Amino acid sequence: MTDLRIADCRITPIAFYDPPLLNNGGCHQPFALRSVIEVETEDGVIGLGESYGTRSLIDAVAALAPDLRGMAVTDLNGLWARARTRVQGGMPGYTGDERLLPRVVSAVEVAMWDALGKATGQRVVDLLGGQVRETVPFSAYLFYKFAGHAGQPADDWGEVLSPERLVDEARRFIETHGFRAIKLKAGILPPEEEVAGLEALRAAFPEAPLRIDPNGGWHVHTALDLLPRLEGLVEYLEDPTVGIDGNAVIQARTDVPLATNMYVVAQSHLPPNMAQDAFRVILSDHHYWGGLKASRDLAEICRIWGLGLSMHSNSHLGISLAAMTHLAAATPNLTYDCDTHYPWQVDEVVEGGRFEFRDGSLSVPEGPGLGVTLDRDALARLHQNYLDCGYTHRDDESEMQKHQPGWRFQRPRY
Ligand SMILES: O=C([O-])[C@@H](O)[C@@H](O)[C@H](O)[C@@H](O)C(=O)[O-]
Ligand SMILES: [Mg+2]
Repeated sequence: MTDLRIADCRITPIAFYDPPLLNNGGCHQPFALRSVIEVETEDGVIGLGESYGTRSLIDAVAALAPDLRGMAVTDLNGLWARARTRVQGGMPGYTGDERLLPRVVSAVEVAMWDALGKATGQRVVDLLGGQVRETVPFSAYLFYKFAGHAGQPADDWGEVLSPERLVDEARRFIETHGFRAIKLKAGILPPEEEVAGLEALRAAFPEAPLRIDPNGGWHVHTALDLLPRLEGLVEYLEDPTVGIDGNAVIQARTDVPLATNMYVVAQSHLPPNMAQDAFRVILSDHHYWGGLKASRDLAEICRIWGLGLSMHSNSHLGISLAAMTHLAAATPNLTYDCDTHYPWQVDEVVEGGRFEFRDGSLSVPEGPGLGVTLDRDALARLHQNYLDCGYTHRDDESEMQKHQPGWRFQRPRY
């Protein structure tokens, strides 16, 4: 009989190279921080998870780890109960951070699913309810960017700050990976220029579903002024302005669905969102919704209430990509192509090297669990990067100030 009890849980912070990508919050730092979680059963089966690399998350998972010993990897209720005690009660400073608890649960929960799958010879997609699509389509995630990090030479993408260069970036993404849909990270340049960028993408790729995401960087009146240009151009408009209230004003004036990964990020945000009809598409993200089970629950809520469902990403490596692919393959109403930052990354932490997209899509990894195993040499190297990089949380604003002294974070900006 397989022993599914947890013997040990470990979290290792890592850092991997990230290009100088721009968003409303500033510029990506030279290293993106992340963490690798290992849940080991009494039988020595190791389940993997990947999550954020911020200090608060790492400390909270490390503090929770001893409480998990002896708990079955199937006991998701037990995980939530233990995490609630540890994250909200036992650690001064974390109380009230409603976003930390589901993040901590997610980090461990994915590794529990992987351990269960590996211990019982089943794929996570099957444990989540069964595969409903052969392959999972992802979108080309375009960013404006500087040529290189401050004080460093240009990377091979070069500077992207104009519609022409944006089209070049998209072409490289599409030629290399075959993506169909295109998402533009906005909220950086004056909005008219960013919409001109979208129009250039439409001219170059007439069939591509387009999206734009200013991360709340526009005022309501700015978004309203731009609606006539956006209608008929985008499949959805992601977080144009701040908050449920502000976005509801915009949604009331257009048939273009508004989408969010910023203002509906927990189940408690769903009722006010429904009451105000602010966002009609939710970008799920298992890393902060409380894991794979909670993301399946979210999908059901969206189905019942007629909300669209897409998938959000942050800078990540292959364990997260595998988890996103299993989840997406098991979610019938996930009808939009998923976001991924993966093509911007060059490192990997799983054995066998980097994933390859075919026609913009991934097949569900073969093998039990998530279908990936840890490359321990890579883990050691990326952990050393973390120790050497000199930071323990993401700070896009300070990074931006190295390029543009005096730059200040502002939301909305335009
Ligand atoms: O990586 C970035 O700069 C993005 O802006 C990311 O932080 C967002 O969380 C995200 O991709 C989004 O869709 O808002
Ligand atoms: Mg977004």
